[in-house]
Order: sequence, then structure tokens, then C-alpha cells
Amino acid sequence: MKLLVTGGAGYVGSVVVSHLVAAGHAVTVLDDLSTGHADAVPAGAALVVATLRTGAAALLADGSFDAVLHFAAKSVTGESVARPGHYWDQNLGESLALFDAMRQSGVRRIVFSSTAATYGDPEHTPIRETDPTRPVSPYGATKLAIDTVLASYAELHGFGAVSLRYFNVAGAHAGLGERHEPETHLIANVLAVPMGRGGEVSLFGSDYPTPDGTCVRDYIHVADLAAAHLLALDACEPGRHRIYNLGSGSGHSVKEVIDMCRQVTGHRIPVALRPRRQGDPAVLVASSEKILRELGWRAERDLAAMVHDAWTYARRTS
Ligand SMILES: NC(=O)c1ccc[n+]([C@@H]2O[C@H](COP(=O)([O-])OP(=O)(O)OC[C@H]3O[C@@H](n4cnc5c(N)ncnc54)[C@H](O)[C@@H]3O)[C@@H](O)[C@H]2O)c1
Ligand SMILES: O=c1ccn([C@@H]2O[C@H](COP(=O)(O)OP(=O)(O)O[C@H]3O[C@H](CO)[C@@H](O)[C@H](O)[C@H]3O)[C@@H](O)[C@H]2O)c(=O)[nH]1
Repeated sequence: MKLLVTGGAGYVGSVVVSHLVAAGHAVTVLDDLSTGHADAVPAGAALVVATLRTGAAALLADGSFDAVLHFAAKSVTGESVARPGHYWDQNLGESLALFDAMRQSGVRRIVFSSTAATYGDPEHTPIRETDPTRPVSPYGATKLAIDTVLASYAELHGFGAVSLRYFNVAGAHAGLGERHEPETHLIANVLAVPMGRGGEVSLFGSDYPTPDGTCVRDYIHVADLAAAHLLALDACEPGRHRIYNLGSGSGHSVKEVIDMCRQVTGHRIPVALRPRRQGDPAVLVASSEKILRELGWRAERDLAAMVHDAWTYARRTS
């Protein structure tokens, strides 16, 4: 297929592009490099540097693309609380421009990066796709709004759309990994300590109602995530919007993640206890039964593999 990948110079997008190229697809990346890196775009894919508003319509105009994978977004929860207008503009506004360009050029298949943040504070664990969506941050609200637009465009404009709700993405693959500046994600921050960038890792809150008092998350390897995108692409069906959670079904606490990083790196990794971070739910764990049942996908790699691969990547890129 001929594919347009928005945000393909970012962490998750670049790993998915490497899988798409390996599977024989022709890939064009559209990315404004606001948080991505031109050198993360895998060999074999073309890069167009522009925003969705300025670049999508011209790229899609000739009607030759078969589908879009839409990763481009601003995705730092805390920043979204400080700058909600920026998040609505960048996430919903830019997505509407992309969907409009798709509609005008007749491209109707799309796989979208949604998020566990659409659920907010869950009523029970594990979270199913049918559970209530009550986001607690502007970031989660913008992503839920985009899911809603896709449902509407599927019904009214014949889009075949799949929203993949990622839980906590981690690990590295094919020499591609996390390079966010500043970094907010736990595993990358913990590994920065043995890499010599900071003497201790901040642990945000140890008084949560969890077994060891720290937040529990469902970590998923970025290569497992990439595999799900290839299945989702084949599952795009005109007139339908499907939503799938992507997680492993089991949770790890922040303390467990830090211990795993100690084990893998052999470094003692000092911890500084800090107050809770605003907007962090205590437990987020996915039920991924729906995508197993319907598309045959399940997470294959465990936390040890994620930390090991992230550590290999960190050392290689230092
Ligand atoms: N990393 C996670 O744990 C996680 C979890 C849930 C959902 N997600 C979603 O997955 C997607 C990818 O996340 P990531 O961690 O790779 O983020 P990232 O910041 O590394 O990648 C996003 C990419 O989009 C580009 N971009 C942003 N706004 C753009 C715009 N308006 N026009 C063109 N390009 C633009 C950036 O330059 C960057 O290359 C995002 O949509 C994010 O919300 C990520
Ligand atoms: O330096 C750090 C970084 C994080 N944490 C904690 O670690 C946990 C995980 O945090 P982080 O890695 O920032 O991920 P989340 O905030 O859970 O968010 C990620 O996972 C969500 C889905 O579960 C997605 O919606 C988001 O886009 C994605 O950033 C949370 O309890 C944080 O408070 C720390 O204690 N210290």
C-alpha cells in the first residue's frame, strides 16, 4: 500500500514506519519535527517537513494514497494542563485539517493513535473499550474528541477508521527509541540516571491505594504496538470505526519498574520521593481481549524486554 504516516519522525511513529517499510509498503512521513527527529525516519521512507494544516492537502491531493496512520500530536499530559488551548489546536484542529484533506482526496482508511488517557480514573480494572470515557486532562479530552470525530466521519463520510488506545509505551526497536526533550516517561527517566544524566530519579507519590503505594501502569513494548498497527490497517472497513485497547493486561508499579531498571543496568539508581504529579490515576491496566478476539493480537514482550531494549538504545545513542 501507499501510506501517509503523520508523526513518523517521533518515537512510536518511527518504529511503526520501520515495520511498514519492512512489510513492503511505500511510506511518506509528514512531520513538523516539533518533537520528532528527521534522522529517526527509517531509510526507505520519504519525509515531508510540514504541519498537517500546511502539508496534508497537497500531499493527498492526487488521490494515490491508500491509507493514513495518524501519530502526530502533542502528548505531554502536564503540558496540556498548562496550555489547554495549544492542545486543542494542535491535536483536534490539526486532525480536522487532515481528515478534511482525506475526505477531499477520497482517502478514507485511517489508523489513529488514541490513548488510555481517554478513560480518566477508571471505575474498575482491567479497562474495557466499553467503559466510561471521562478524561482528566486536556490531552485525554482532545484524543477522545478525535475518536468521536472519526466515529462521525465513519458514519457520515464512509471512513474506515481504527483508534488504538495505547497504554504505556516503552522499549526500543531497530535502533529507534525515546528521544523526548524534556523526557517525562518513567522508564526513559529512570535509565537517564545510570546514563549519568541526573543523580536520582523522581518518584511522584507513594501514598496511592496500590500494594506498594506507587502508581500501577500497563507497559507495552513499542514493537508489539507496531505489529498491532499492521493488523489494524487491514481491519479498516468503510463506514466503521473500531476502538481497541493496546496493553498487556498486567500492571507494574513505579517501584517495580525502578527495581527492574536496577536489575538490568546493575546500577543502584537512587530515588527522590516527590509529591503526586497532577492528573495521575492510581491504576491503569488494559483489557486487550477485544483485539485478541477480533484481530488475533496480543503483547509478546514483557517488562524485562522493554527495559533491556530501552537500555541498549540509551547506551547506543549516548
Ligand atoms: N508514548 C506513549 O506512551 C503514548 C501513549 C498513548 C498514546 N500515545 C500517542 O501516540 C502518538 C505518538 O506518541 P510519541 O510518544 O511517539 O510522541 P512523539 O512526540 O515522539 O511523536 C509525535 C510526532 O508528531 C510530530 N508532530 C506533532 N505535532 C505535529 C503537527 N501538528 N504536524 C506534523 N507533525 C506533528 C512530532 O514532531 C513528532 O515527530 C501520539 O499521538 C500520542 O498521543 C503515545
Ligand atoms: O520521572 C518520573 C516519570 C513518571 N513517574 C510516574 O510513573 C508513572 C508513569 O508515568 P509516565 O511514564 O509519564 O506515563 P503516564 O503518565 O502513565 O502516561 C503515558 O501512558 C498513558 C496511558 O497509560 C498515555 O495516555 C500517555 O500518553 C503516556 O504518556 C506515573 O505514575 C508517574 O507519576 C515517576 O514517578 N517519575
